Amino acid sequence: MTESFFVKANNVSKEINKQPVLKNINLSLNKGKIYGFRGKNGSGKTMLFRALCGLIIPTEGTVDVGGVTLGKDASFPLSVGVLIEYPGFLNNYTGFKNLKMLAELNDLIDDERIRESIRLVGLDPEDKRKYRKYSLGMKQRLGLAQAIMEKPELIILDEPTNALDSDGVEELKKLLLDLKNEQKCILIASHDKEELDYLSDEIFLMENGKIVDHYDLGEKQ
Ligand SMILES: Nc1ncnc2c1ncn2[C@@H]1O[C@H](COP(=O)(O)OP(=O)(O)OP(=O)(O)O)[C@@H](O)[C@H]1O
Repeated sequence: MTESFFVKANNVSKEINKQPVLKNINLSLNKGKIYGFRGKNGSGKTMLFRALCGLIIPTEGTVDVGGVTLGKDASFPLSVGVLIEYPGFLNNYTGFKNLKMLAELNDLIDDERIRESIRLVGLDPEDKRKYRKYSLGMKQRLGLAQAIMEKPELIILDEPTNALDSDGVEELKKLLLDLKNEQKCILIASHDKEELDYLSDEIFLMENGKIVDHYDLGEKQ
């Protein structure tokens, strides 16, 4: 019998302008785990994340999330929260109002859940400051709040700590371990090896659009 995984990438390759950016990627990922992705600038981490959440369609191969093949059964995974670069928040709205507008798109999230998500990332839901007055770290925290507010099963975070101060990094680590215990499947790309090793159950090393190393960090808390 074949084991069933929550996320599967099957021989995924992607070419952009005839240049290969992903080469024959295979992944089998489970819920209740944190997967860390490392690699130099341009090694393909962001492209791989885009493919896993349906933002780009592979030139070859397939991505399955929760039993659904992206680009065939559905365009996007049914339940995914993504933080890739800075989300397109509106400058003249508060943090709450920005999330409220996004929440209204699918009608599943009430105001209390928005407030809870904002609190979970260490911001104040009653903060009346407009987004344009937010610091870089606050913007990153709001991006995280957006990624988790719908309680997605798959959480994909590209460099989630690069603008956070040390308190912010500690809070994020705790939040991610809590989400892991809630059986989420979490993928993180980071250049911080120590932080990634601390959080991750498994590490994938990328180079030149390929996964060149994969290791298990063993049982964690
Ligand atoms: N819009 C684009 N059009 C063409 N090529 C692109 C585009 N975006 C990225 N690439 C190329 O795809 C390759 C992989 O880039 P990617 O952004 O996935 O790397 P990364 O590992 O996330 O890097 P970083 O650590 O800098 O975030 C690079 O060679 C890059 O030049």
